[in-house]
Amino acid sequence: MKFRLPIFDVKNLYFIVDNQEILSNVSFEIFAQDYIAIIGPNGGGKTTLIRILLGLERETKGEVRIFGKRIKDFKEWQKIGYVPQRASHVDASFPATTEDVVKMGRTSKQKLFSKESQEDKMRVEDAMKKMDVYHLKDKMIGTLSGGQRQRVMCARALASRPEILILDEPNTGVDVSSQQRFYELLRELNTKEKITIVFITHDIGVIADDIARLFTINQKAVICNNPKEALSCEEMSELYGIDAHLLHNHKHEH
Ligand SMILES: Nc1ncnc2c1ncn2[C@@H]1O[C@H](COP(=O)(O)OP(=O)(O)OP(=O)(O)O)[C@@H](O)[C@H]1O
Repeated sequence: MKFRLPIFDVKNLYFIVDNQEILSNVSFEIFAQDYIAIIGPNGGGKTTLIRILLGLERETKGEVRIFGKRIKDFKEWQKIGYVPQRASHVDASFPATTEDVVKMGRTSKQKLFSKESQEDKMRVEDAMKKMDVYHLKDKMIGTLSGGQRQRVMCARALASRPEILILDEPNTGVDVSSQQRFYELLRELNTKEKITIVFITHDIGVIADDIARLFTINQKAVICNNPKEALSCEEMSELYGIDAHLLHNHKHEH
């Protein structure tokens, strides 16, 4: 097998608070162009895991490497795009257009008080087009639908041209047709733009046919490289509270 350096290399990771193991002995690798869904019950530690990968929480024990470097030595955070949970919930009167919000994704690249460069403009336009929100560029963010706002937040994360995009429950409160459209766009980013995608979701029914790998997190992690097989597994259902029958039936609807 050809050697590939993982983007994330996590070994024997623990996150312990007040003697309680939130994450316990979690190990996995994420490679370039992976397309991974993270599932698991509420409070299972999914968000905590992502926050550790982003350097926002510190692991208690174990090792996390990003592009081969230990987290404390890693500096190239622009390579990682992040769309946090509930990012698209904004106040209706928030005084910014779609374009303004997407531009915020370039700020770390701009020197403070310096003018926007041609490249900045190009990247912002490109990110809006990729997430199908370019036609909304002059609209105030607060006037957009939940599904449109969620695509804007994703475009903001894309504006820094990340190699990997991490999304925490991007579809909370969004209707089913917008969810499907969103997952199609994510899949295109993965296949056409070669961006690695990792997302936490509760919409397992919607994505079951499409994902390449599945991580199930409930204090411990189960990594499945063949999600279709895993999703019909009774043991997984019992251990992780996931309705395997529902997933199995969903597969046969097609
Ligand atoms: N810094 C912290 N201090 C104390 N408790 C924490 C901390 N970080 C996470 N936890 C606890 O860890 C548990 C896991 O939370 P987490 O948000 O990671 O779960 P989750 O799987 O993302 O849940 P959900 O699906 O509901 O979003 C929760 O009980 C949470 O309160």
